[in-house]
Amino acid sequence: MIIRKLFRFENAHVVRNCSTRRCALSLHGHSYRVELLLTAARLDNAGMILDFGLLKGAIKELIDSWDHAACFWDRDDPEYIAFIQRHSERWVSMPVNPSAEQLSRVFFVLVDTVLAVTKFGNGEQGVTLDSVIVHETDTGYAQCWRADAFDPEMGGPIALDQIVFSDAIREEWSDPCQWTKIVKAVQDKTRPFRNPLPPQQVP
Ligand SMILES: Nc1nc2c(c(=O)[nH]1)N=C([C@H](O)[C@H](O)COP(=O)(O)OP(=O)(O)OP(=O)(O)O)CN2
Repeated sequence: MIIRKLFRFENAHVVRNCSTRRCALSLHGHSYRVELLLTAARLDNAGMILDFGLLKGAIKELIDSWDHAACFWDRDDPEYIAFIQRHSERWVSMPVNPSAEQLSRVFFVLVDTVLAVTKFGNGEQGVTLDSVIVHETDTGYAQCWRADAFDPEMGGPIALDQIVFSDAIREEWSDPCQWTKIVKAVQDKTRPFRNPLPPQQVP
């Protein structure tokens, strides 16, 4: 079975090397919609794969980092990067070009990582990220599966510590150090993040 949760944000970018001139050479924005598709073969104590509400903590906060922000490829022209950092306090630096395809890979890695360091407390079993869909416009989207996300041949690997959030973005998180803590938990192979337990259990 699959569940789907939708997130939205407004973001600006330039996608280098693409054939569409407007896209490659002009800073422009999109109203993105991101769909997370999660799968499991068993349901939790509430008859759910995973409570939708549990996706509104660190995962929502991290995806929302792209909202009203500019994102750029860390290999873009240093002058352009410096310009963005000077004129937009919200920016995200990524190790890949910000196409819909690469954004879907970035969100896959990011969400998969948060799930990997989270302890579930309501009988959730084998909750797995199936795929991530990034709608760049009403008419165009990219869908990323696990094999795409972790394939370095898809335009380069996505190392967690190469996704960099500006200070202004981190200051808006409930814990400004959350991404550093998540990256460390992955390195230490620990699961320090615990989902809140349900308020009551019917036997
Ligand atoms: N495969 C991809 N192709 C394009 C991407 C992309 O991320 N992946 N991105 C762009 C641009 O960002 C562009 O702004 C979006 O292109 P397009 O869909 O052509 O946008 P329109 O608003 O013109 O779409 P219509 O609905 O057809 O009017 C380019 N290509």
